[in-house]
Amino acid sequence: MSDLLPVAEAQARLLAAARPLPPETLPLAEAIGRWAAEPVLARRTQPARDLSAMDGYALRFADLPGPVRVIGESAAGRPFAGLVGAGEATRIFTGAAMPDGADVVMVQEEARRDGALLMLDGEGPTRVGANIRRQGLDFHEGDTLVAAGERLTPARLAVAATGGVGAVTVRRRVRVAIAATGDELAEPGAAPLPDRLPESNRLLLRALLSDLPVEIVDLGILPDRLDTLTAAFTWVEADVLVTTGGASVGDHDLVRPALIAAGAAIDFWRIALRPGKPLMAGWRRDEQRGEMAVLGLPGNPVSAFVTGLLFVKPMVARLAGAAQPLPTTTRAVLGEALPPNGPRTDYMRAELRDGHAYVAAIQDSSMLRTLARAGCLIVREPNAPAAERGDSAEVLVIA
Ligand SMILES: Nc1nc2c(c(=O)[nH]1)N[C@H]1C(S)=C(S)[C@@H](COP(=O)(O)OP(=O)(O)OC[C@H]3O[C@@H](n4cnc5c(N)ncnc54)[C@H](O)[C@@H]3O)O[C@H]1N2
Ligand code: MOO
Repeated sequence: MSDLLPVAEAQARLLAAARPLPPETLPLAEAIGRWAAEPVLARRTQPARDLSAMDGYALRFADLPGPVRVIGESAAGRPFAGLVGAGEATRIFTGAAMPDGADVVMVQEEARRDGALLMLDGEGPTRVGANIRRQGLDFHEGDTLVAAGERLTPARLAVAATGGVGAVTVRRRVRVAIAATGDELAEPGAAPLPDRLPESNRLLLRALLSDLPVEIVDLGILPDRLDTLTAAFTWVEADVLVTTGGASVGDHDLVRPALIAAGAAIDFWRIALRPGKPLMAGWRRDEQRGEMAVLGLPGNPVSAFVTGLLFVKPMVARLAGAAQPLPTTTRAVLGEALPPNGPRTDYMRAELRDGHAYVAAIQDSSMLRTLARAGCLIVREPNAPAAERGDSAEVLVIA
């Protein structure tokens, strides 16, 4: 068992061999959730000039507390054309350009106005420059707003738009083919039969990938037959092929021989992970059709979920151009003690309440209800010693 490939090594090996897909340039609104393939550079300075941060009056600090004379108005998009001289002010609104000559904004709540005459009526601004957003406060033309390999999150799309950028270069959508295998499986929703199990892994994986830029090819439920599996794996055209089931060592576990018969080279099979040990990974490389990554997930639904999180999602994200495709963990306090861990990295289903993680009593990898209730997976390193209630633990938040 100790010669099983460690999880981090398996991930690194797979991701190192994955090359991001070809680029395409898209309008910002179509690039939501993609990864930038090139740095996104500001084409303008923000703010382009000094602006008021408040509604009030623009004047000279030295003239406070007044009285001063209001000689015009500066509104957002409609600047005041003249100069604010000594003893003068303009009405000004949030986002409007500061008129030349003025060096402070007095908020209107602290002003008293009588016709054209204006007086301070309150504490007032305490320094030159108060309530002014300086030119370039946010960024300057030429600044990198999004680095290559960073995801185009809502905030990054918004900053790109503010930077005067209309389109970004990203990687094309990842085509992911998903197949379930197993003679016992029935289409979900079909009338229950005694020896048939409703198939759930394709839905699970589709949902896991739903926040990534994918195009799903559903290969359906394939029977435990070498010829059928081989044909499906030979003809499928995708960037990633994900199978579930048939990955272990039983007589009906035919995914590996079928992949090999279909021309795929298996890079590794079986890793030091629980659940998910029988994971297999490789590539089908083809002169005409290019490269297809192959991930053979174990059939047990929780094993498929964990390997989906740790391998399928990162692989898809890497092909989509992510510089950091691996899931990030955080820490929680153990709500109860844990026994020492065995030789595989363990991902234990646990409920999260008040920052404490309460591990599920039975961790059998077939049990979806405990997965459905779990808010996190407690990550336990190989051979970790027993842990006490109150200890800090690494967790992967899943809900
Ligand atoms: N002698 C050994 N037996 C097993 C080993 C081993 O090392 N030696 N490993 C075990 C581990 S760990 C796992 S995990 C399973 C995984 O095996 P397979 O990938 O071959 O999965 P199957 O046998 O096809 O299915 C396992 C289980 O999951 C159900 N299943 C499969 N596909 C689906 C699906 N799409 N939707 C819902 N449920 C599914 C299937 O009916 C089985 O009950 O092997 C152990 N055995
Ligand atoms: O690795 Mo299996 O996935 O432990 O049940």
